[in-house]
Amino acid sequence: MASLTFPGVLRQPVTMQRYFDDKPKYSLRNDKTSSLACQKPNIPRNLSSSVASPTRVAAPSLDNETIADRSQNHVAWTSIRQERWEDELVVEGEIPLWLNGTYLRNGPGLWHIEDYNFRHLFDGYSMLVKLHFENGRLIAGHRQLESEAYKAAKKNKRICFREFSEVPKPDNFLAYVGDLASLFSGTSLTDNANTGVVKLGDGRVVCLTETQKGSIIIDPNTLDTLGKFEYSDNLGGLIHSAHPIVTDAEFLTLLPDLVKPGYLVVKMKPGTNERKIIGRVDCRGGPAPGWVHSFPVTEHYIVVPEMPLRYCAQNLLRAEPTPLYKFEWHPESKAFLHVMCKASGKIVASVEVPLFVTFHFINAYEEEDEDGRVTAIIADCCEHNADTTILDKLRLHNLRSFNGQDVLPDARVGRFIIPLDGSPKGKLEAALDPDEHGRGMDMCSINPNYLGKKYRYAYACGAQRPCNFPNTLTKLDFVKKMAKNWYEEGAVPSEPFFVARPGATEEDDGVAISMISEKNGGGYALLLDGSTFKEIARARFPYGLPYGLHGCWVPKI
Ligand SMILES: CC(=O)/C=C/C=C(C)/C=C/C1=C(C)CCCC1(C)C
Ligand SMILES: CC(/C=C/C=O)=C\C=C\C=O
Ligand SMILES: [Fe+2]
Repeated sequence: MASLTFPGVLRQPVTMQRYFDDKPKYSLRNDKTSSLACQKPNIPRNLSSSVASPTRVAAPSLDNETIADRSQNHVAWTSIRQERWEDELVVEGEIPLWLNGTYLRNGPGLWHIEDYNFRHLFDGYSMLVKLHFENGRLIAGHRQLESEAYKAAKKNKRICFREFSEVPKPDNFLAYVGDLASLFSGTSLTDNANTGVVKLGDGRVVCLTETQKGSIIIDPNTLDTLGKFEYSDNLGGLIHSAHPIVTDAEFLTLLPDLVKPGYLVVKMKPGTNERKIIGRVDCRGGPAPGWVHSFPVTEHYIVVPEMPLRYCAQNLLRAEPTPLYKFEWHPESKAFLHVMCKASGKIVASVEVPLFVTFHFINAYEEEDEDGRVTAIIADCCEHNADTTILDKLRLHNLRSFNGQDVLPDARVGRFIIPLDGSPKGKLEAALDPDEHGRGMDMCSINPNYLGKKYRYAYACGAQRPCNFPNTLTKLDFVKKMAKNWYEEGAVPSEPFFVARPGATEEDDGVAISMISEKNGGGYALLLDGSTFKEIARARFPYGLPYGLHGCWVPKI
């Protein structure tokens, strides 16, 4: 591949060769001096011979797993080999000339330290991927996020902080922080911001996870870690929703209160680090608040979900993961949705709803009668049929041992209808027949111009069965109640992220960006037309990408 430069994009020509030659952070073979990589690289056969070396290796020996499992490892669940890389990609097809800016994607890219293997997808150390589009060309790169948790693990060759499922051995933590009491305090929580990345209204780009300390500012061009995003208020608490609602005007999020079960609803203005309280919701059931990975908003309201999958104080402190990790399923505590007025902080509705399990809300809007009065709130989510087993399916062992059996639990677009007339109960139904998307449903995006408004389309991952993980890209049409699906055998696609064409008047006028990890170890960036959902361009990476979670769009100004 030629050495290419984008004037104004990169400070100097950066070729793949140069990165490999100058910055070999970890050796490329089974080298004992390498702190992260431990196994012989598995080189995809179709890689160009000019590529100096692969940037990944198959994960090292896997806990509780057999050699047979290991031979089936998909690159999606295999740690990235090298800390950083960047180059221009050759594009097949055409990138629309209006698509100028950078798509950033965050996700867990490294699931082992030395010969210790993490157990859950969500444990991996954050790795950022960028796709920089400019005048039909594409520069790609990846970089490990330099969180405290990652740096400490690298230095000490072991986990030093509490991750989603992993807990450091007391002596690991003591060696690092040096105080037994803090192993059981917030100090021991990870800052491994591996879930998402958002662009604030003031231009700062922040990586996030569910711990508040895991809010880390990055440079969207170089992917450099710039430092912690410190909240300057005194709201306290340790955790928050991994998915704030971020617009140019504000940042809204939920802070679960584990002491007096409830949620603080807060907002932060661009240019500040200070969250201000909009209001508070007290839980109606259960010993603790429900997990709030995400929540939806309408133009005037914030919907606070109270899921019966609740945080569990004892599980937070356990040394070994439980089947539901830091959570507990409390069907007897029931499920509720609370609706808070954004302007006043008042609760305008609080309804019991059927039991549900969701990571991701898709969108919400206000339903009006003929006179323009708001009669109900509609809130859509990727709903796992009130079945918590999806959390276990995301264990790396399960992801890595696909043997052709159809083991992905069914999911659907769950549509909540929340009446605003004081009725005590809300409804939950499927927004379309789940067979339209193969009964797999997660990792969704919408046209951001329709956030909180009546909308017609969503983009997500669905399923072509048999599978053990969502393996299609799907465009959902809530008016026709139909889906258009993209599928390639053996592909593991990441969340299709919708970018609207500037000046567009149609909701689906734009592109959906995804990154595909392939069965043969390769990977590519994929652009689908937002309307026809047909491929318009793809650009192959010289290495296979680990699976990634959520992204954001940083437009070129
Ligand atoms: C990647 C993803 O979607 C979720 C990540 C969740 C994390 C890292 C959760 C971490 C937590 C702890 C380390 C202790 C406190 C509870 C909880 C927020 C689950
Ligand atoms: C990848 C995922 C669920 C897939 C289920 O079918 C959930 C990710 C959650 C974190 O962002
Ligand atoms: Fe998420």
